[in-house]
Amino acid sequence: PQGERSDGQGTDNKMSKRSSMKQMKKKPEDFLFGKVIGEGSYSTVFLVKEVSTGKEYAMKVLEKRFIIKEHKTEYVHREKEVFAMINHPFFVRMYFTFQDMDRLYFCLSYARRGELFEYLNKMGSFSLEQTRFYTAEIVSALEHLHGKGIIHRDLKPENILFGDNMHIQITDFGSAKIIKREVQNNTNEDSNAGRRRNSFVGTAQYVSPEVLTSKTTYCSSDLWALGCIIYQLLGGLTPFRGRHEYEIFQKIVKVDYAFPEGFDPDARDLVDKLIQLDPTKRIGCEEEGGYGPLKTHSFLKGIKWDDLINQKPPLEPLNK
Ligand SMILES: C[C@@H](Nc1nc2c(c3cc(-c4cn[nH]c4)ccc13)C(=O)N=C/C2=C\CC1CC1)C(C)(C)C
Repeated sequence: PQGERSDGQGTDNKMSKRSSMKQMKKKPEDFLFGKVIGEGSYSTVFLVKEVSTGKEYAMKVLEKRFIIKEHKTEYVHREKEVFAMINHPFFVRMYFTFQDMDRLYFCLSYARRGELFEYLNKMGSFSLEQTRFYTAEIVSALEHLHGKGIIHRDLKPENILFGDNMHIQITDFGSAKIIKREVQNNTNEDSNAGRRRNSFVGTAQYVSPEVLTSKTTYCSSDLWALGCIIYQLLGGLTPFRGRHEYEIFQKIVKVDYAFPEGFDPDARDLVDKLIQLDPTKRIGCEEEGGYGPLKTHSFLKGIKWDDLINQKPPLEPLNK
């Protein structure tokens, strides 16, 4: 019956009347669960196939008991909220969510061609053309995200995925932050007064100095990570390296990195302008005039920004 919902939530009827145009809530039995795609910190992501349509999805499954015990309900709500705010081809999409007695289920697009990280490992490094194209796609994605006041905070090649068409699909908003615009610009110290210290820190190689020292994050924390990724795409290695995390952190806070011989000069100039200690000095941040100066940088000359999704990517899928 229309009013009844399969997930045992006795939701009031006006919900079902108002959303009668929406699909009925799905349930786990509607899917065949396949391989584990990855483990998040409080969840497992499976490859699943919807029985009725044969469509493949990525299904993030969270144990309610564990989320509650670990006081992570706020993170779960935020991740769902961020996915609901994003509607852009360069991000993994959330199609629907449902729950049963013990678990929450997020049904998301399956990025069939896997991680950028895997391609980088297999190829060593990208060509200038490949680096330019995918830098443009990541810039376009970040422009959308930051325009919505969302910071990813853990951007790295492991969560930049490829769809069937070899365009990027950025994922993993478990550590994302939604900021109000006025707060983002406020750089004076007292804006942190009374602010809960963020316990979260990104992945060592890509984390920005301000996250390590003052625990505050800005949109430009993602721009620092972008600089590290461009360096890595062309150079094959991350700019800040070390056997242990503390060695890497020491280099980051001193911005202690060097370019390999023969590194493309335009790319080098762009990386230099992104890997800036002061988050208000990074090209693409609000204080530096926003995304205009970044999108017109010489390294990105010739990029046609308004129809990247329709262009043929300069990278063939790996036959796994
Ligand atoms: C970083 C992330 N890894 C991944 N997250 C997702 C994938 C995904 C796919 C492959 C893949 C595809 N083919 N071969 C490998 C490898 C890693 C993936 C996907 O297709 N769709 C949604 C995803 C995530 C949705 C988001 C709510 C978490 C972790 C490790 C956190 C699961």
